[in-house]
Amino acid sequence: MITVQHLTKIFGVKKAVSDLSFTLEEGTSTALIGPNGAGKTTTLSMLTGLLKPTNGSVRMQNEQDIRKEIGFLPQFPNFFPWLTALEFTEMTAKLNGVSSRDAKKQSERVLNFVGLKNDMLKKTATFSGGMKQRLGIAQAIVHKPRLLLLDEPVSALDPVGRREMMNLLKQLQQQSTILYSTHILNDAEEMTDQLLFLQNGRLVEQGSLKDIRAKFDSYRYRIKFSSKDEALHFAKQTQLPTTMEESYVFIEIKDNFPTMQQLMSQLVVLPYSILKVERVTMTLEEIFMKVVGQ
Ligand SMILES: Nc1ncnc2c1ncn2[C@@H]1O[C@H](COP(=O)(O)OP(=O)(O)OP(=O)(O)O)[C@@H](O)[C@H]1O
Repeated sequence: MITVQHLTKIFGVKKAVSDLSFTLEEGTSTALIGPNGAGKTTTLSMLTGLLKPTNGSVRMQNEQDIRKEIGFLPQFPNFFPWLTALEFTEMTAKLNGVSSRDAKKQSERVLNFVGLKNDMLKKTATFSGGMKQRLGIAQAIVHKPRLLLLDEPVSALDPVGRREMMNLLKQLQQQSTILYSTHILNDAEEMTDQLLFLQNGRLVEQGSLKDIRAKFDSYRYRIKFSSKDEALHFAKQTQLPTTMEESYVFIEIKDNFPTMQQLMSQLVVLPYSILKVERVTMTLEEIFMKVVGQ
């Protein structure tokens, strides 16, 4: 649906985005992942047309002016505080080419969809962070865009707000193509067809979660001790390479070593209460760290 080729942005001497190439297939959801300063906002700004690339191109299938087909939620949206949610959404609808006749109806529909039915006549100044983010989604979808670009849609929210937003995004995923940036990798793990790993403006890895897991994932044992002291004691005395996290000890499995049996034979002779031993995969965050070599 959208093809990005060799996209590059240089600010003065700073190469914020360097030679990015990827495609977004119709109806899929893609997570743009990277730490602070990786180039996520710069990339999204170039896709929206707000920022001119220094080099490279962004092409949308069957479309002359891609901006009409894009809905955008900026990282720090500016909702005019003196407007009500309905007025703000209507204004955005009109700016995006919706006729005055339809703007109100469409605004009411999307505000209802994002769960602001009972708040649409309130001034945005009175909105909480979670309500503002939902309003941000409403203004992004009011003109029925084919592509949704969302800059850190969940990062600033508390766990409850994040859950609500993720549920909303999952519903949107069924009807649009989504590209969203995040540095909260658990969220990306939950909702994504494609992952783009950005580091220092470069795309260091891309693919489906399944493919990236197949390439980088490794299995580990996770042993839960009843205290941190016991975990530490075990980690010190075993010959196996370990990492620790609170009362957990992790042991990477390489070439099928150690087997569960080999591990258990070491554990059963210990004078500790071991609460759990299991074979686990890496989290997306750990895979990302592995990909970027940290
Ligand atoms: N207008 C600008 N002028 C100069 N440098 C800029 C400008 N905008 C961004 N940069 C630099 O480009 C790099 C990428 O910034 P960008 O905001 O795209 O990163 P990001 O991944 O979105 O980070 P964050 O997660 O903190 O929002 C950073 O080093 C930033 O300082």
